Amino acid sequence: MSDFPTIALLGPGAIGTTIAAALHEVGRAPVLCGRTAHPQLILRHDEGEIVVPGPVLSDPAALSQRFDLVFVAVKTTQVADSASWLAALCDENTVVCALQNGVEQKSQLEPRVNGASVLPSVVWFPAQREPDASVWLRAKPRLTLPDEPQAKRVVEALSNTRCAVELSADFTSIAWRKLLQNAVAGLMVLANRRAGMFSRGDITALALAYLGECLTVARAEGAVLSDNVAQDIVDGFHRAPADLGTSILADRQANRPLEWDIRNGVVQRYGRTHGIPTPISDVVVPLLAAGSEGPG
Ligand SMILES: NC(=O)C1=CN([C@@H]2O[C@H](COP(=O)(O)OP(=O)(O)OC[C@H]3O[C@@H](n4cnc5c(N)ncnc54)[C@H](OP(=O)(O)O)[C@@H]3O)[C@@H](O)[C@H]2O)C=CC1
Ligand SMILES: CC(C)(CO)C(=O)C(=O)O
Repeated sequence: MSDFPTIALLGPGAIGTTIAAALHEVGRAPVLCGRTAHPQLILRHDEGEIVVPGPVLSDPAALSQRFDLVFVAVKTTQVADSASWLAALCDENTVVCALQNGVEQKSQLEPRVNGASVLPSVVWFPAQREPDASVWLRAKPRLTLPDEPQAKRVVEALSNTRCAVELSADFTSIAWRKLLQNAVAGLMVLANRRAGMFSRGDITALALAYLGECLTVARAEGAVLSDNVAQDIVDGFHRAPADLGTSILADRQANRPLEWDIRNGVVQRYGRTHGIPTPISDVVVPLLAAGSEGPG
């Protein structure tokens, strides 16, 4: 294998476009695979824009090779529909880097990737898809990966790009820290409001109570997180621009299926496994599920 692996990217939406643009800027453009045959990808950032030339392939039959590294940036709700792509892109030598929220990427992807190694990641940056399909990058791109041998391929691929990559020896704790942030962001869907809503005292109190519940479950799952984490997350929402959304709110507002199960349902499910009461999840989760799937 040459220094840089052959790279494909599945799901050129908000996060996928950001990673594709970071790779394209340094001459390592990935093969783009998606649902819609966009002619190009456009990333807008603070200093300008990056245009990643297409094509975005929309038929897995067009592929004639497997790849060393596959970034997966479809929503977790879209993994089942992406099965033929995953089968065409991966073999046992592939590293699949999941650019997805949640703590269950490995178990969701592993059955579909022909024996490839699945590497979860924590995606820290917000990116927003605009109505013209361009993407607005709203912070510096940054990923955390578990410190395991397969991560080397991702570190090399993203070296000297605008996307920083950190390795963590305690990925479980980092992933649950991010999950807590995502779980509480789900309240934005129920209020149909962006981050500014956390400046309300009643929402701050609800968020802290919900985060306390999530933290108990996270610790039961092995995450080592301090008592301050709930306040730190709420402080982060207080500091955020009032118009900052979250990907699950964007999906709700576009009437698309929601990642409610991997962001919120997971706390309730794991709470049940450990015998931990989850009274706030028991209200939040059915409302998000019904918002996603109806009926009505
Ligand atoms: N956006 C954000 O700020 C953040 C998102 N995340 C997580 O990253 C993951 C990706 O989110 P995000 O980038 O926002 O998602 P988007 O909805 O913006 O992008 C999903 C992409 O996948 C494509 N796609 C959908 N179905 C298929 C399919 N069957 N085959 C091939 N391609 C398909 C979509 O195509 P089409 O163009 O047709 O819609 C789109 O390009 C999620 O797990 C999310 O929770 C994590 C941190 C921040
Ligand atoms: C914006 C961010 C990073 C935190 O809520 C996110 O994970 C999302 O939008 O899904």
